[in-house]
Amino acid sequence: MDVRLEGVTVDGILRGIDLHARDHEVHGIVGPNGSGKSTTLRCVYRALRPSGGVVLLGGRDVAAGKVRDTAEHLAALTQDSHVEFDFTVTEVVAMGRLPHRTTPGHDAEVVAGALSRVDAAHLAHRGFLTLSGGERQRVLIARALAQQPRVLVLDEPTNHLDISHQLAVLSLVRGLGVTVLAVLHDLNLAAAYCDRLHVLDGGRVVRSGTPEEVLTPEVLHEVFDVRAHVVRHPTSGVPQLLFDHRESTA
Ligand SMILES: Nc1ncnc2c1ncn2[C@@H]1O[C@H](COP(=O)(O)OP(=O)(O)OP(=O)(O)O)[C@@H](O)[C@H]1O
Repeated sequence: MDVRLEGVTVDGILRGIDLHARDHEVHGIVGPNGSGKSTTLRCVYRALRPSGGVVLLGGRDVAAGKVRDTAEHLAALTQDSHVEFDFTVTEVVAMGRLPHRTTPGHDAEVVAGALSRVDAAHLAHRGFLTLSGGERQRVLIARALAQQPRVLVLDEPTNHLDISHQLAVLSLVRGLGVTVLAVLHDLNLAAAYCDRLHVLDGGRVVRSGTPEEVLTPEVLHEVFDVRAHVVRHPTSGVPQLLFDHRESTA
C-alpha cells in the first residue's frame, strides 16, 4: 500500500515533511537525536494529529477514517509499545489480531506463525515481563506481524537485538512484501536493507534517495557532524560506512 506524507507539520517539531513510499518499498528514516523521526512516525500511525499537511494511506487521508480502519492495514512497533501487565507472550501477540474479525483457530495459527518467524516460539508461554530486552522486542515485532498489515511502521526495530537477530529481523521485514517505514539509527543496516532513505534534520527532510545517493561523506558531516568513508560491501555491493574515530580531548 502506498504511503504519502505531504507537508506534515507538528508545531515546534516538524516543518513540512514530504515522503512517498510506494507499495512494497522499504524506506528508512535516519537523522540525529531529536530531529523528528519518531514524531513523523507518530503522525503515520495516528498517535499524533499533525497541525498541518496530510498522511495518505493508499491515497486516502488517514485522519478521515476510523482508527480501526487504519489498524486493519497498518501495524506499528513504537517506542511507546509498552505492556504493563504480565500477559503471556501468546496473549501479547494475539492482541495483533484485534482489528481482524477471524476465527479463534485461524488467529492461533497466525500467532504461532508470527512467533516462529521472530525465533520466539519457545517463549510462547512465558510471562512477557520476565523476558529480556531483545526477547521482548522480538515478541512486539511478532505482534505487529500477527496484524498482517500492508504497511509496517517500525521505530528502531533493532533496539536491544543482538547482531544475529538484527540481521534476521530486517531480512524478515524486507521479505514480507509490504510497505515499510522504519526509523533506524544504524546507517549501515539502513543502507543494506532499505530501498530509499530520508534524512531528517531539525524537523525537515534534508535528503531523500537511494542509500548510495544519500549516504555521502558530505551529508554525514553536515547532518551528523562525523567524518566517514563510503566503501562497497564486497559481496552485496551496497554502500557501507567506515567512521573516523574521535580522539578524546579530555
Ligand atoms: N510531546 C512533546 N512535547 C514537546 N516536545 C516534544 C514532544 N515530542 C517530541 N518532542 C521534541 O521534538 C523533537 C523531536 O522528537 P522525536 O522523538 O521525533 O525525535 P527523534 O528524531 O525520534 O529522536 P531520537 O533519535 O532521539 O529518538 C525533540 O526535541 C523532542 O524533545
